[in-house]
Amino acid sequence: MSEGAHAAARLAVLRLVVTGFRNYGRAAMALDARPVVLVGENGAGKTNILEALSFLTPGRGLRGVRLSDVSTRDMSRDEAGQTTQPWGVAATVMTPDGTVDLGTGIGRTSDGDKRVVKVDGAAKSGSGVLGQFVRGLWLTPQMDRLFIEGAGGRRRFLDRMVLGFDAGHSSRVSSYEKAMRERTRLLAEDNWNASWLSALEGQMAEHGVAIALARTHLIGQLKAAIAEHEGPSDTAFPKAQVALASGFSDEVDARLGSAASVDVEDAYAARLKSARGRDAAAGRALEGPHRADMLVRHAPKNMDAQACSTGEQKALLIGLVLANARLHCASFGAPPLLLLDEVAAHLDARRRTALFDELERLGAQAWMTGTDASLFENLGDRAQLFNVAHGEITPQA
Ligand SMILES: Nc1ncnc2c1ncn2[C@@H]1O[C@H](COP(=O)(O)OP(=O)(O)OP(=O)(O)O)[C@@H](O)[C@H]1O
Repeated sequence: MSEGAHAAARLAVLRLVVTGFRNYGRAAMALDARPVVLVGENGAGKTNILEALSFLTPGRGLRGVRLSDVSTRDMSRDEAGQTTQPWGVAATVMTPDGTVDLGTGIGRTSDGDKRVVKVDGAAKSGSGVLGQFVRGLWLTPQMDRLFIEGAGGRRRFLDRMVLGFDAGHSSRVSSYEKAMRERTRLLAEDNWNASWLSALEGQMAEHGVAIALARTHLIGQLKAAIAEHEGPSDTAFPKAQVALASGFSDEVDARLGSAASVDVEDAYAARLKSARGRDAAAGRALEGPHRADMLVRHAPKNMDAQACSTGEQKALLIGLVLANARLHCASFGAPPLLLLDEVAAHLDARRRTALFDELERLGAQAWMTGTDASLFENLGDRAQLFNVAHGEITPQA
């Protein structure tokens, strides 16, 4: 990494090249640190660019797909069963510590087609290292029903927020789920292997309590970030009241708030043991962090988010993302990249202005998409605008 000429604490993509990625053969963009607006017709490839950027962070991107799914395919042919084609996303990124060249994708190696990750040209194993350089938050139209649909989506939303500050969280969640699945499988057998069950319940207790503590910590920080914020955007994006339903019984839940984690782990492991019969009958564990929910209320109206209007729900969601972005600023000295797909279309003029002002205040490089350039008029030269058509990107003069 080289020391950047830009002293401002920013996180921004300065160059982006995508190859063999969805509807892009090859596309390149030269950028500065301002927000980016991508305008084009439906199906032009705007969201695909946000997805490409999301692969600069650890994990499987904003659509959460298999890596082979994003390889460019000839959509007129049924290519089922064909081998994965290589694809790549390369970027020069300004970070508070200097600029860095990052690359990721599927590459041809002697071991076959594999995910490749490169930092300043050096190959790295696993995508986790990308998190040291790029942090991203995204909002997609698919998240519009977050408050209405099941708790699973809200748990994933919460866990992604936790992951932004605590890289170990995803392995905790997968270790917990693996132990839980194995316990459920054992409970379905006629003769229970009690010592194996106890070992699995010990693992569930260890990881489950760590998951709950990490979530509680994040919710506490988010609450503080929301409470402390006084800004012009407050009426546009009303303050949310956030809380966590932990998924544990009252007894374990109460201990989570106070006692040492070993004590809570013991209490949860004991409850799992005594619930074996009940869980076996149900075919699943009835208590634990896999049942947690993130509860959100519209604070000024004192109303559950679920009962709010569509626009109010969107405003609450944006308010949460902005509060999370402020937390990133406080922790890392710079805001994350914000990938806001079709965000302007859902907002009235007052809220659009408030959003653009807030992005400017944060100093965030937000990537926004829309079918209509007039939605972004208020931004003027505070943003850089690109036209997207048929997998080609051209800067607007
Ligand atoms: N693996 C792939 N290979 C080739 N093309 C793909 C692949 N996956 C998706 N596409 C194409 O990409 C286009 C969708 O791009 P994208 O979702 O970025 O559109 P968009 O500009 O965001 O549109 P909208 O305004 O409707 O949201 C579609 O035409 C789709 O057929």
